[in-house]
Amino acid sequence: MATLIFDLDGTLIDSAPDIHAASNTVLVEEGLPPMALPEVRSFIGRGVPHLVACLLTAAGQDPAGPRHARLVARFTDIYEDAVGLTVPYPGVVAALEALAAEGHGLGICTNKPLVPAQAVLRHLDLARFFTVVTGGDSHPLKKPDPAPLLATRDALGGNPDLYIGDSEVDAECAHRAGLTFLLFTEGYRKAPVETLPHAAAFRDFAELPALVARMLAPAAG
Ligand SMILES: O=C(O)COP(=O)(O)O
Ligand SMILES: [Mg+2]
Repeated sequence: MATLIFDLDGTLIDSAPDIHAASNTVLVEEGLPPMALPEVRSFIGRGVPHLVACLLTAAGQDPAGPRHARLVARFTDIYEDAVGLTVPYPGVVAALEALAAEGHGLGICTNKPLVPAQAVLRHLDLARFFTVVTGGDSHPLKKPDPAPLLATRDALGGNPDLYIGDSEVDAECAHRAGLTFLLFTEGYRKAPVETLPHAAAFRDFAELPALVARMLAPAAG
């Protein structure tokens, strides 16, 4: 049995519309102008404090000023129910069903805080697949520090292990943790695919079960 750990935002789920809506709620409440979806999407991947700092910078405000803590608190409050605009990427449910049926241990390591991560997994009926879910606030350090990914791997206990994610942060994290990285190319990545360290890339979750089997074949042999 292998251990397969997934990133969440931009990998299993397209959550940018909910994150965009929550961002605009907090901006407008502060008297700041709302932002377009692609701009907010480009801020996703390093957790809520980073996202809020990016929102403030883009709005011409001090990202380290007193507004930051207030907006993080308000965003976090809204985030816990921000599930209605989020959908799994096509083929995700079938791929998870196939991988679970093969007996692999499945986990999540995301920079999204744990409560909204669990809420959206429940809302989309995805929670049933995962034995371990590590959020961006589950450990003192967030990805790309390898600690949360290694803790997720240790909690799952399988071997060999793969990390599957969509971003620069995930690629760096897997590299630093020494896990084989599979890149989903259709998420929130900003850099070109070839600049990210990865063992393999895929653009459709229908490809993932066969790709995982190929990646595990040498180790199994
Ligand atoms: O919340 C974020 O900033 C990103 O979350 P992710 O780690 O699931 O991509
Ligand atoms: Mg991601």
